[in-house]
Amino acid sequence: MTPAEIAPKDRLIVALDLPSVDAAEAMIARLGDSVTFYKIGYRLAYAGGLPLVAKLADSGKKVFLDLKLHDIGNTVSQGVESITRLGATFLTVHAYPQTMKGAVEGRGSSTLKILAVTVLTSYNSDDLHAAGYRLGVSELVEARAQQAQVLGIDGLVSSPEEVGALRKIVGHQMHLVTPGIRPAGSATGDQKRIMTPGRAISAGADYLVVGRPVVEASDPRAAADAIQAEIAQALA
Ligand SMILES: O=c1ccn([C@@H]2O[C@H](COP(=O)(O)O)[C@@H](O)[C@H]2O)c(=O)[nH]1
Repeated sequence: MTPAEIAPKDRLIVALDLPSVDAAEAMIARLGDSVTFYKIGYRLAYAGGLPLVAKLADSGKKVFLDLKLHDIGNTVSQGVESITRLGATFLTVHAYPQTMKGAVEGRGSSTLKILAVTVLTSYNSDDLHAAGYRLGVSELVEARAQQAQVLGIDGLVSSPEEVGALRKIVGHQMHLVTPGIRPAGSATGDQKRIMTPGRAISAGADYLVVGRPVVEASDPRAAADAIQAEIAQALA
């Protein structure tokens, strides 16, 4: 699917960062037809949430499994091969060459799309240097995007700040998926590279990942509807 073919409503991915399957199912019910795409990450996956992947897929929703795998290539490959049977649309791995190569091997010809996490959106260049990296955020994101493209990765996770530069590198062949989304006035939390939904779409992001601004809102459905409206306006 090219970016132009993605339905506006499918561009919002709500992160189900909730403590239990019951809490996640209650949130899904509250959000109803406002949300078509959900992300399952550490919190829910380690609280018994993996069976929810098939359940959501069977109900017509899409699932982004955000497990951010990183291990020796053989282990990543075998893990991804198991994950191909769960019914997810997207799976994340960290953008290290051996990891990405293993993930592409494990994905094989299945419909699962592998997204490489370039640099976490809670990091700035000082954080990278403190972790021992020589490159700053934009240089590392771009270097990893080039490696991901060569290795056959399907998409990239970055902040919306890097999307313009990434498009020039990967064109429209890869999905650009952006967390670090904050509607105007919402709390930043631990995110450091952020943008509003409308600005992220205008910058060229294909998908926006939003967690706390929706699931911790007093009215999650109203929060999701407001983001959907901002996305639609930016695309109009
Ligand atoms: O670079 C990354 C990669 C993944 N995430 C995940 O996205 C959501 C964002 O949640 P918010 O509450 O909207 O901050 C969360 O599940 C992260 O694990 C990311 O933020 N940055």
